[in-house]
Amino acid sequence: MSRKALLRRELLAARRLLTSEDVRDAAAVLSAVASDLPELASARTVAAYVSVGREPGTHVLLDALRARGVRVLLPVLLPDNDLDWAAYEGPEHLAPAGRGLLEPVGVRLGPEAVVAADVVLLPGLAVDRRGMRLGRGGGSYDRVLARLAAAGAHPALVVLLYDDEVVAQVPEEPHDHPVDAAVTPAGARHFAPRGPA
Ligand SMILES: Nc1nc2c(c(=O)[nH]1)N(C=O)[C@@H](CNc1ccc(C(=O)N[C@@H](CCC(=O)O)C(=O)O)cc1)CN2
Ligand SMILES: Nc1ncnc2c1ncn2[C@@H]1O[C@H](COP(=O)(O)OP(=O)(O)OP(=O)(O)O)[C@@H](O)[C@H]1O
Repeated sequence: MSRKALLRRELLAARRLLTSEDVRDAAAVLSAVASDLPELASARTVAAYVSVGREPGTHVLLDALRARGVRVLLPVLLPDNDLDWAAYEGPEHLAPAGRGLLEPVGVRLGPEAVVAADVVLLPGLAVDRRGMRLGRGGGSYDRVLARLAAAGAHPALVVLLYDDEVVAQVPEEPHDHPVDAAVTPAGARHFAPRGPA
């Protein structure tokens, strides 16, 4: 098993130990911490995701952003693991989809829609002190980050995690792009921008 796969398995096992109360409490704090991020305060379009299971909860945050008039885009998983996007129009416009996901039922805007985002909130399992992120392994967000780079778009990239998921080092591959910040219940942490290679 690869180092990424091993670390993923460990982190998912730790999440399985969280109670629904742990998840609910963390989600409320996460929403408050995220809402204080300057990047989000000035954002007009935010690409986010709908948390499921023991993932750091986004529902409170999605509703807070929408209530402020922010345009929130949500991912729709395509058969090849790429992501399409649709606007968040409230919890009643989400429906169960494959892989235990909840997805928006509205008009699909196409995979390129994400380049309009001022902030992208990413799911993940861990991030290290350089901002390298470990995802679920589908490569969906790797493709989003590659698409943003190709379009010359530079939204703030923010991963939502639990406190102990900020780790010393995440195994890195050439296709990985670092994120700018991590939000955990303990607070927000910004990573240093990369210098020249
Ligand atoms: N909430 C959420 N939405 C998201 C992602 C995510 O990580 N979290 N994604 C990030 O890329 C994309 C979907 N990618 C996914 C890739 C793999 C699995 C997965 O392995 N699911 C398990 C069952 C779910 C579980 O209990 O963990 C499976 O199919 O066996 C799910 C989503 C887009 N939407
Ligand atoms: N730009 C890309 N286009 C297509 N596939 C890609 C791209 N970048 C990475 N991949 C592929 O996606 C797979 C998963 O990569 P990796 O293990 O780094 O996922 P991850 O970053 O943990 O997950 P995610 O991006 O879904 O959050 C790999 O097989 C990788 O080759």
